[in-house]
Amino acid sequence: MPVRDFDLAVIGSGPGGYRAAVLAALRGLSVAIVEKGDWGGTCLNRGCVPKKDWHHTAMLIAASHRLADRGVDGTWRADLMRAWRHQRRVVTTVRASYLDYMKRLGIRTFAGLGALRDPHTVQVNGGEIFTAEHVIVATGSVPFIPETLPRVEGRILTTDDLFDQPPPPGRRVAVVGSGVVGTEMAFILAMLGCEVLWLTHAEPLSRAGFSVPALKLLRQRLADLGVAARTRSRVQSARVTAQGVELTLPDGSVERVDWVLLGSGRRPCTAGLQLEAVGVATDAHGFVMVDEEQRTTVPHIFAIGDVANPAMTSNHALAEATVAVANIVAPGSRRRAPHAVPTLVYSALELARVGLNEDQAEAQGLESAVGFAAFEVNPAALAQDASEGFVRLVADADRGTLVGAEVVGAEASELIHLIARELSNPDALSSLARAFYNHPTRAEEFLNAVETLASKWGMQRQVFGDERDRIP
Ligand SMILES: Cc1cc2nc3c(=O)[nH]c(=O)nc-3n(C[C@H](O)[C@H](O)[C@H](O)COP(=O)(O)OP(=O)(O)OC[C@H]3O[C@@H](n4cnc5c(N)ncnc54)[C@H](O)[C@@H]3O)c2cc1C
Ligand SMILES: NC(=O)c1ccc[n+]([C@@H]2O[C@H](COP(=O)([O-])OP(=O)(O)OC[C@H]3O[C@@H](n4cnc5c(N)ncnc54)[C@H](O)[C@@H]3O)[C@@H](O)[C@H]2O)c1
Repeated sequence: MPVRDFDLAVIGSGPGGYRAAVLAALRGLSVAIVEKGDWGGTCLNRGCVPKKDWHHTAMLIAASHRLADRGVDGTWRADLMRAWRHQRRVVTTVRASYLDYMKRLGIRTFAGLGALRDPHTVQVNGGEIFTAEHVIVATGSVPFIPETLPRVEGRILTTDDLFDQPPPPGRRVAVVGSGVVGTEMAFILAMLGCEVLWLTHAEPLSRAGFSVPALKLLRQRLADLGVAARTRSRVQSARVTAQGVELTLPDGSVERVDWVLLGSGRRPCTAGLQLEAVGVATDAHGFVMVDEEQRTTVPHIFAIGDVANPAMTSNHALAEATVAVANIVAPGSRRRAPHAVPTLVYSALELARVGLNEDQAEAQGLESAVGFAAFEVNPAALAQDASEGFVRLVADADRGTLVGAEVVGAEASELIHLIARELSNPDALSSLARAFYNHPTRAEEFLNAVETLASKWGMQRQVFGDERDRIP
């Protein structure tokens, strides 16, 4: 067998590529990673991380509306430019720590466009060449730009543009799209002082798999804060003028805004990789096709993250990195499990879900039972003035297993982990019921939710177990 320069070459350094490189190095593999842009990919530089930074500020401002009742007076005003600088500092700090960690692990970094010269050879920027036993393609995605809304510097922006460059002047902003980007950024920009015109075709998040009560609650909280989607308002055309942008809507009306933020979807990024030439197949939508082990049609080449999964979340990219590296080290050892990966929306409320929702459970022929508990009278939530939201546990009543969960409200993004780690446990319900919880906390609602499975669905045995069996 020929001796190759590296055990593994990773192309792309977003959450998928970075995590794969680190995991492989920690297992003793020699690793090279290639990045054509900013180290850390979309997630770190212009996605999850800067968004999380702004979301925190937005939540503080939203919470400040309730401070007077607590005896705290005064008003807060956000400054988008200073908020922009704050997220840059966070991003730069994290990026430096990523690079430092890769260096300490002995991962070789190559800056430039990676292309596959043959199935084991990577070329960087048309120059330097190295070989690798395995390859992971983790090249992510790029924004989709509708024909009706072409990108115009300082006027019609993608989220990449917004986080890369200081925000344009002007407060009146159109946010386009009913997906996650639209739902998060309409709220965030409104709290950060913009006058937001949120233009969508459909109701926000109508395809994201959240329950009707979850979406209703989010809509209510957004409305309380003065944010509402204008549905059936897909932009028909845009005209950039000296003053801003004029948008024509389906009813013929024209809206004038200072600038536009696009949340119109993303597409897998395979440009320049030369996948076809080495036999790596893509599907009709351009995603790299992978099997249960994250292998492409060329078995030693793997693909992970946005380039291979239409779910397009960092959570999926990170999970798939784990699966790919496990299968490089021990072929066949791990299969992808997309339902076990939590998904989150960070808007006026946090929406989190993992596993199956009721419709998906029923489609799989399961007898779904729902354990529900609201934060309405939860002492911690009331003390935080954040009592909107709930916990819903979806169980299979026949087998007595936990198959999914939804958490809505403050800290949902943290709380969902308690469920995500239980999904593969056949005794998850009794595990949740027997655990001891800190009081007063929001997590206690898991206990209440699991107990409603016992009281309303007759699942006493699955929830409480047979206590006598446990007497030592
Ligand atoms: C505004 C926004 C907010 C988001 N918030 C969240 C969130 O809160 N939580 C969440 O889970 N997800 C979030 N996402 C989605 C998340 O950012 C992506 O799912 C994630 O970044 C995908 O990771 P990845 O590793 O597949 O690719 P990416 O992060 O896109 O990284 C791919 C990298 O590959 C590089 N590259 C591409 N081609 C080549 C090549 N030929 N050679 C060398 N390098 C190459 C690119 O420059 C890029 O750096 C958000 C997305 C956006 C746009
Ligand atoms: N918290 C998170 O996990 C998170 C946050 C942000 C983004 N993301 C990921 O990033 C990806 C991109 O998010 P997104 O919200 O941009 O995409 P999306 O695919 O969820 O939504 C795209 C939106 O654009 C609209 N649209 C499409 N074509 C249009 C056109 N011609 N004119 C006007 N509107 C049009 C669609 O109707 C839809 O509302 C998603 O896959 C998402 O999962 C994840």
